Amino acid sequence: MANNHCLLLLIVIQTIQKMLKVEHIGIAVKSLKESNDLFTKLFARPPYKTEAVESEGVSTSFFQMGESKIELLEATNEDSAIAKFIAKRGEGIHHIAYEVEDILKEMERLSKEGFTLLNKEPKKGADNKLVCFLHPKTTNGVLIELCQEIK
Ligand SMILES: CC[C@@H](C(=O)O)C(=O)SCCNC(=O)CCNC(=O)[C@H](O)C(C)(C)COP(=O)(O)OP(=O)(O)OC[C@H]1O[C@@H](n2cnc3c(N)ncnc32)[C@H](O)[C@@H]1OP(=O)(O)O
Ligand SMILES: [Co+2]
Repeated sequence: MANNHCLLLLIVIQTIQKMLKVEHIGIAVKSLKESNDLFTKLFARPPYKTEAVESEGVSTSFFQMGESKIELLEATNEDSAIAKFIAKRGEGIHHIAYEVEDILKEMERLSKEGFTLLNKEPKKGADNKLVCFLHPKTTNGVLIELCQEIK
């Protein structure tokens, strides 16, 4: 019986360790400057950083929200995922990002579970992270980003 409890505890710990927390929520905006002003009023504090990620065609800013963050994203070119999203759906929540401890392991696990990975190798994201996206068609219409801190 004691052994069964230990095994159960180990499984629970391993499951919790896979997706640690909501790292950030990504919001697609038309103007980073206007939205920075708006969210600064809303949260009563300014973004702690802004960063352009050329490979994704975005400019971003980050607001700390407890252990998580709000990431605002403005498109910097018309091929950007953010430009396409806004053209189709307008401004709003674009993705939810989970922090993971080992992105390669998580990518392998989720791929085996049948989720479609949008990049086969982790890529460099904003705020010192390696990232990978899951296709929203395989996740109930929600774009999921995995991110691992680069140490
Ligand atoms: C700053 C770096 C990084 C970070 O560190 O945090 C970021 O957050 S970058 C964020 C921007 N980058 C990405 O989103 C990369 C991953 N996204 C993609 O590869 C594509 O956007 C996509 C999800 C594969 C869609 O691309 P595509 O198929 O070319 O666009 P369509 O407009 O044709 O969409 C097809 C289909 O998917 C629906 N869709 C698109 N985006 C989303 C979304 N964010 N959430 C939910 N659903 C989405 C879109 O509406 C279409 O659906 P149907 O109309 O029903 O076919
Ligand atoms: Co993001």
